[in-house]
Amino acid sequence: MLRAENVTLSYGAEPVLEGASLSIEAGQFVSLVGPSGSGKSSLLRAIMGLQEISDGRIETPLQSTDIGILFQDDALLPWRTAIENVSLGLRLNGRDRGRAVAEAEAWLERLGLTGLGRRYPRELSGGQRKRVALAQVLALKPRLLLMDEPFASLDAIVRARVTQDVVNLVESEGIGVLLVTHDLEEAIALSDVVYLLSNGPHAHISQRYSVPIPRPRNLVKSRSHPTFAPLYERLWSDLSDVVDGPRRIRTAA
Ligand SMILES: Nc1ncnc2c1ncn2[C@@H]1O[C@H](COP(=O)(O)OP(=O)(O)OP(=O)(O)O)[C@@H](O)[C@H]1O
Repeated sequence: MLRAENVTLSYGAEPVLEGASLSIEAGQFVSLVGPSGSGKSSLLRAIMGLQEISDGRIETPLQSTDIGILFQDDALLPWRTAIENVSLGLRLNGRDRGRAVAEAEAWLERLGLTGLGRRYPRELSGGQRKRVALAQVLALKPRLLLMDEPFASLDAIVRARVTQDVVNLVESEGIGVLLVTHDLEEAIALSDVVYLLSNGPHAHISQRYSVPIPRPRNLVKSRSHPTFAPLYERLWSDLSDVVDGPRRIRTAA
């Protein structure tokens, strides 16, 4: 569905990220974690086509209309209601008004927003706005979803619920996902594959982890799967190593 090969990315003379390769298959949830400044968002922007790469290639058979994007700041238009925000993209895709509104309503309902469609974004909570933004993206039936910390501003409970909604939809629709996150627990609970970036500049992909937790996933129960804790410890230790350098183990003289 998407393959990035040996991608090097620079803003000045020195590469931020060097020789990064990753792939996403249909229905696969992939997360990208790493230290601050290692180039996670830059790589995601390059995959979105918003950032030039200086070497390597990014290949996908998908059209740009098959790719949905969710950033931390939602892209809702403040002067349009929730239904209008969701139906706008559908209308631009050629649906007539009645059908666009009906589909928008169905998506809002599916994401637990029944009865809130006539509200403006300012009349919704942070979690409700995120759900509208999610409905806006999912209504366009993306085959690949690219997300950069989209739920970081939400409190823990709302975040867990919205994230579970995304997982349910990804599992039922077979959408591929690439998520940039700082949250290692979230990365493991959600993903089939987690990539760890090393420290920048000249960051590279230092590890690729497969997460063997079966699907469908319940994000709370996933945390008690026997593979969760060992994988979390390994990821945490590898992340500490790339931030601090490998720890020296002292042995008694
Ligand atoms: N538009 C830009 N111009 C110049 N340098 C930039 C630009 N955007 C990002 N950078 C630099 O590139 C490096 C990688 O930034 P990026 O935002 O991709 O990292 P990140 O891993 O997503 O960081 P964080 O986890 O802190 O969000 C950083 O050193 C950053 O300062």
